Parts: sequence; structure tokens; C-alpha cells
Amino acid sequence: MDKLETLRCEACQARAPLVTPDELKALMLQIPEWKLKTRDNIMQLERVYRFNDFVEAMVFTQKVGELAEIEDHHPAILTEWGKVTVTWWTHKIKGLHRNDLICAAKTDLLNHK
Ligand SMILES: C[C@H](O)[C@H](O)[C@H]1CNC2=NC(N)=NC(=O)C2=N1
Repeated sequence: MDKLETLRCEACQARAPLVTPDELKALMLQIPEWKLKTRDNIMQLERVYRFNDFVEAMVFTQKVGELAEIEDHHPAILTEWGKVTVTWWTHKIKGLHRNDLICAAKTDLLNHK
């Protein structure tokens, strides 16, 4: 099984496949801090990162934004004092694509202390 963090996102097409339940189960082992959420019937990956203050939260937010631009795949980011919530899903297919797991793994790399 490839290491998610070493992979690149593929350009997302409307007909791209959702990640299968078996694939998801296996790949989630690489990103154990992430939780599966379903909102408006759309499955999403979410993680909360904690920081010492708002400035640190903003710095991390900027890094996630840069990652998103590099991969042309974009999360929802909620930046609060001492806390950043990152949520990945693929809008085009209204669910989870392998890209979302790749980006979640890459997001974790941004937070090395
Ligand atoms: C045109 C542009 O490449 C597409 O809209 C990309 C941009 N980033 C994206 N990000 C996410 N999370 N889902 C998408 O479907 C998506 N599509």
C-alpha cells in the first residue's frame, strides 16, 4: 500500500470514483487522527489541530492553503483562537476521493512541531 503522503492528487473529474469502503478502511490506518463525518449526505474527512494562540493557528492555515493550491484540491478550513479545523472532501463527486486522503496525510506533515 502506497504511503499517502508521497502521492499527488489527480485532476478531479465529475465521473471520478468515490473511494471504496475497503480502500477507505485501509487508507484511514495511515491517518488515524482524522474522523469521518457525513454532512448533507456527503462523507468528509475532518481533523482539529490545536495551537497556542490565534497567530499560530493562522500560520498553519496559510500552510494548508498553500498545500491546497499546489494540489489544486481545497479543504474547508475553520480558523479559531488556538484551533484549526480542516475538512476534506471532493465537491465534484460529493464525497471522498483518494485525493482527500492524500491531502489529509499531507496536512499532517504541515503540523510537525
Ligand atoms: C477547477 C478546479 O480545478 C476544480 O474546481 C477543483 C478545485 N479544488 C477542488 N477541491 C475539492 N475539495 N473538490 C473539488 O471538486 C475541487 N475541484
